Amino acid sequence: MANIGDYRKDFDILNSGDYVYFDNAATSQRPNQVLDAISNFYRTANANPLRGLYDWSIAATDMYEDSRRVVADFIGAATPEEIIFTRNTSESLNLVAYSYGLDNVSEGDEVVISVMEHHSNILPWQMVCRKKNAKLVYLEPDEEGVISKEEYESKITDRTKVVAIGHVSNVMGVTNPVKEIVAYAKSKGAIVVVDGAQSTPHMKINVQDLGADFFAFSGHKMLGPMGIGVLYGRKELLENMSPFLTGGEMIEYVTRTDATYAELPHKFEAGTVNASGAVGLAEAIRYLQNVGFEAIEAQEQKLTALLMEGMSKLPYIKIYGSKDPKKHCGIVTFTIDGVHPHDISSVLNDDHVCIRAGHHCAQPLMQFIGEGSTARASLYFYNTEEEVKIFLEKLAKVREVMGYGA
Ligand SMILES: Cc1ncc(COP(=O)(O)O)c(CN[C@@H]2CONC2=O)c1O
Repeated sequence: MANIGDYRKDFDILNSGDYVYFDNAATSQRPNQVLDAISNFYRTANANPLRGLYDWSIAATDMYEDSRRVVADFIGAATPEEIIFTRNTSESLNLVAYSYGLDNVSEGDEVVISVMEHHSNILPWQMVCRKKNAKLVYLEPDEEGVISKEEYESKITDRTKVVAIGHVSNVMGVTNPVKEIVAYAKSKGAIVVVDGAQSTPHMKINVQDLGADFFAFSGHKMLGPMGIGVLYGRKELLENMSPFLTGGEMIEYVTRTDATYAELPHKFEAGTVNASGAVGLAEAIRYLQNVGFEAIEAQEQKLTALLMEGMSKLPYIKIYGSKDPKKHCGIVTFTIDGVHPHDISSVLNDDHVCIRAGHHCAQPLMQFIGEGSTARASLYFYNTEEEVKIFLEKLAKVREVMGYGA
């Protein structure tokens, strides 16, 4: 059994200088195995997949569809046809809103989301409700970001057609009770879309166990390349949905006035697909499975505990979310009295420490917690205790650098 620290050698960027990368919730870094898999595709099987009748195109198609099978197994889909490759979580969530929401939400219906959602899981539903004259209902968490049973049972009703909920908040780090929300939503006749962008990199996902009707995530947050995302959808729902984007690859037959569409999953994959991205994502999945989510979770929880314990010694720092480091998924959002989050990030960057500052595409949540913006450190399994110590040492200097007393 490899030691968790043995994997860091695979990430050249992390070993190329003195940078401390604590912005993994925005995007992760990539191991050489993923970069080599992408390079290998272009060096040995690069052709436009799915339509060509020659060896390279057949090889590219095989690599693309093998990657789909890897993704389906990874998240417990019933069949690979339930896996749609998109560009990212944002596109996946828009696909559901446009192709399912507009056809199934009617005037007077309700769509339930939470105030903690990322804009990618708010704006598509604002669009649906505006176009269909339906009502958008917000679940509100407690101070630690927990959505209570009373809260979701009071707001998910017989008028609810869609519940769209983040699995893990990219600000609070809290894991929502998705399985319970799904069960209750189904008892009310609603379908559930789960935004898995911040959970899939950190924990074992089984979409059938969750009961999700749709599940979205991005390759770039889990060691994969940018530009490849996934939408899982229950086959019987996808089969009855209109295409989202139209054009090449996704048709059976086209006349001057009409067209019939390809079978799943190709109906939802218009144009030349991101075959190399899918191959890179499949390699990222194999890499994560080799590390193991138990080891990933243990390392993240150990580092988050060290981080929060050190930050708690600085009285001018406020941490958002749970006081329990085990309930942060590696995400620690904070403010420093008197210092704008952008200045926190800039001062830390002077010491080669990379964190995120801003609204994190979660402005309704910022309004809910009464902040315009916050700073956020987010860890992954390849970060180290030494990096946490460096972060804490540099963080303790920020106020001084900004002209405040220590
Ligand atoms: C919870 C959540 N949902 C959806 C998205 C959108 O993902 P894509 O950008 O891959 O479509 C993000 C991105 N997270 C942002 C991106 O940068 N920092 C963040 O926290 C997210 O954290």
